This record gives sequence, structure tokens and C-alpha cells, in this order.
Amino acid sequence: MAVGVLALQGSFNEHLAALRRIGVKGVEIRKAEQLENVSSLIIPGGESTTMAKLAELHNLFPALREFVKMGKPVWGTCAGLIFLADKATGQKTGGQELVGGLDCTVHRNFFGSQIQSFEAELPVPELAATEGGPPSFRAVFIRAPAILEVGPGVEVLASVSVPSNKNVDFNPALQEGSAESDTSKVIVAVKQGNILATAFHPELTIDSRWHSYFMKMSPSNNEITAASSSSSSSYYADQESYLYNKQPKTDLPIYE
Ligand SMILES: NC(=O)CC[C@H](N)C(=O)O
Repeated sequence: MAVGVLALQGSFNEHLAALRRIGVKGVEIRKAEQLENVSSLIIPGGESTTMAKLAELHNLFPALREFVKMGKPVWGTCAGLIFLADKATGQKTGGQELVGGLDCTVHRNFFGSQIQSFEAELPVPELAATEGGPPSFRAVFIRAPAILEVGPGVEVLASVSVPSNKNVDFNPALQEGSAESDTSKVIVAVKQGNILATAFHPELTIDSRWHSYFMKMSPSNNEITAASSSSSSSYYADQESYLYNKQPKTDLPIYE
């Protein structure tokens, strides 16, 4: 079965391209009934308030919650992480509807506004152990959220170092760390059973390991992943279609 990519808004095309690079068929999901034809789902980055309004308009929330509850693999990137969190802070007035299921609290715009977007080299031991390649992953953060706290069943896959004096007014975790050192760790990638969530955008980089990793979370997709990762260039699956290499940084999608 194909992988669904929620295609209401945001970087769904980039996820579809990333899946293609590892030989996996992705399909756009815009209606609840389309979820019946996919074995797993990616909720892309974008603007979570807008995406939530569109999901509400299309009456998608009940079906999305059901999909998560059924134990099917779901991966949220950036705004997708916000969708999957049980609790979000820093929302617009009136809040926004969440799919939930991931036992954590996220801050919607933890790192600040659009111009505070950045890249960071993240050590991700689990990714390197499962997918090979270098021990770290070059992560693109675009007006990114961060995970403030996680429940006991949540595995932390990656954290990023930030200056301790950054955002101290709303992040208790950073206040704690600031007495000891100049930097603190903030959680940016987690896994909880069938749910994977990253605060950054792996679909914008040539490194396909997060997509391959996600494919392995779905037993029915193991075969496809095994076939594609046996090629000689499994790590940087397809240099040709590497969006991020081809375009200057300023051409990255701009979210409000
Ligand atoms: N790149 C992103 O997906 C940004 C998400 C954004 N912080 C939001 O609230 O929706």
C-alpha cells in the first residue's frame, strides 16, 4: 500500500518527492475516505493553524485521530508535529484543533519568527544505527516548534543545543540549564509507538534516512524499503532531485 501525505497545505510535494527518491509511492490525502487506501501517513510542515482550519473544513480530524489510534505509522514534520502533540502552547488566540496521540507538549514557534529559521547538525544515534551514514543529520528548522516535555512512553531521538538565554521567558527547561552552562538541549525528534515526529524538515534535504526510517515502522513496507536501500546510493538516494542542493537557501518555502 502507498504512503499517504496530508496535502492540505505546506511541504507535501517535497515529501512525495523524497518518497519517490527511495522508491516509495506516496499519495496525496485531502479527504477522510482516502485514508482507507494508505498504510501510513505523513503530516507535512507548513502553517499549523491554517492546516487545522482546512482539516476542520474537510472534516478530517475524526478520521486522522482514528488512523493514529489504529496504530498505523504516522510521521509529523514541523507543523505535523504540532498536529500530533497532545498539547500545544504558543497558539493563536482561540487555539487550534489538534489530532493528538503523541504524549508531549510542543511550543508552536519555539525558536522565534520566520527570520530565526536555521540549520543545525544534529546527532541522531538511532538513525545512524538503523540507516547507516554519518552519525549526525543536517536539519532545516523553519519557524520551528520544539518539544517542551514528553511522557514516559516517548523516546527522544534528537535534541538541539540552544543558547540558555534564548526564549527563557516561556521555556522552563532552558531556565533550568542556564545556571550550569551556556547552552541547553531542546527536544526536536521523538518516537512513541507508531508515531514519529520531527520539528525540522527532512524532506528538504538530500539525506533520505528519516524517510527510510519511517518506512521501516510499517511492516508491510519493509520490502520496498529493503529493495530501495540495497541500491549503491541509498544514503543520498537521488542527487538529481535534491531540492535543497539545487536551490539557494532563500528559495526554501516561506511559511508565514
Ligand atoms: N515549518 C513549519 O511547519 C512551521 C510550523 C509553524 N511554527 C506553525 O505553527 O505552524
